[in-house]
Amino acid sequence: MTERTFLEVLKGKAVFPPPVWMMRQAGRYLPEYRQTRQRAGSFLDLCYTPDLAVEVTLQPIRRFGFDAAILFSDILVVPQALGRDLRFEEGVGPVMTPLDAGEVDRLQGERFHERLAPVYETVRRLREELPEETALLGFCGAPWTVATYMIAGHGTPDQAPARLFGHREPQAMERLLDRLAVCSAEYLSRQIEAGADAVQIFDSWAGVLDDASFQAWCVRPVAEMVRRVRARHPDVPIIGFPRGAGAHYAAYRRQTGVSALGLDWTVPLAQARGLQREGPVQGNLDPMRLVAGGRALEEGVDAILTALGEGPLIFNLGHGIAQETPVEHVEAMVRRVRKAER
Ligand SMILES: Cc1c2[nH]c(c1CCC(=O)O)Cc1[nH]c(c(CCC(=O)O)c1C)Cc1[nH]c(c(CCC(=O)O)c1C)Cc1[nH]c(c(C)c1CCC(=O)O)C2
Repeated sequence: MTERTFLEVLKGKAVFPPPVWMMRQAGRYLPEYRQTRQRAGSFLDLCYTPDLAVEVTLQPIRRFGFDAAILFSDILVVPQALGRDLRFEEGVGPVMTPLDAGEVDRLQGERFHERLAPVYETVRRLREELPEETALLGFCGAPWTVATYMIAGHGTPDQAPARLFGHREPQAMERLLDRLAVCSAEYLSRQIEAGADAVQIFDSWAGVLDDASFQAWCVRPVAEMVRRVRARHPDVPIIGFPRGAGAHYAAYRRQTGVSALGLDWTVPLAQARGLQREGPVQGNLDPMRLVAGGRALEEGVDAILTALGEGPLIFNLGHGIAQETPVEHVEAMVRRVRKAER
């Protein structure tokens, strides 16, 4: 193999069976992750200790031989590097002090890269330790998704606090998203310079916005990020994952310029096929089919391979793997994708 298959597909080549990896592939469904996580103490200590972050990134590669490894970190290290407080509470998730409009212009940026240095170190070591054929994927959150946590101070089901903030304080929202776009593009560029082969932008809350807000808060800042990363690294593929974007998916690719589209599991396969005519797609198995296993899993895998196997496809879940997923079901999924025939 000359170039890593995963990268060839992101550049537009159709490969069958398709390369495969899973969002959140390092995580609590793996006993060895839970063990390392305990050793680290807190989740953030795990993210900021290169030895341990490298270890948990490699765990799913050793077990399942995925075609891509994704850097182990979190999207919220970016606001933390801008001086916002962050902790992860057991059973709750991320907790931050809610940002008010007056604080947007007082985000600190002087120590941004210094604070993120352990992440860059993790990427560097990963590229050294990974098998030659395994691609290394860097990532960050999209400005809108990161902003929803900064504004609410925690996860919320429909991001009402951030939507309200944006409608009441449109200028503060625009400045916040611009700032995050610039810093996040910088952050991705540094990951690439440390050894990431491709990057993914997670816009997990793209699906809660009206038409105008989707344009202003999702598309515009991500387009700016893509422009900035491309200016420095024209050949590095960028995957956009605007979860829940539905009817906006096609416009999202064209207007942001991302190289590949990550599809959530609600995207109809006929629509996915149409999107694939314009470039590579990634997805989109319902993570609950993977929890269920058996027929539900087999039918889900086969439907995706049948509908999308002909074009450039990266096989993935439609969102992160659930904690309760049996490891044997992941093995079964990988086996089924790898032995598929057309
Ligand atoms: C919204 C978001 C976050 N983080 C992320 C997103 C976007 C993708 C998505 O929608 O899932 C992205 C993320 N988070 C994590 C990764 C690592 C790489 C990977 O394996 O994909 C990635 C890519 C590790 C993590 N990030 C988190 C864990 C679990 C922490 C633990 O071990 O206790 C992991 C492995 C914690 C986290 N981090 C975040 C939340 C809401 C939570 C709590 C929910 C949960 O506990 O599952 C913020």
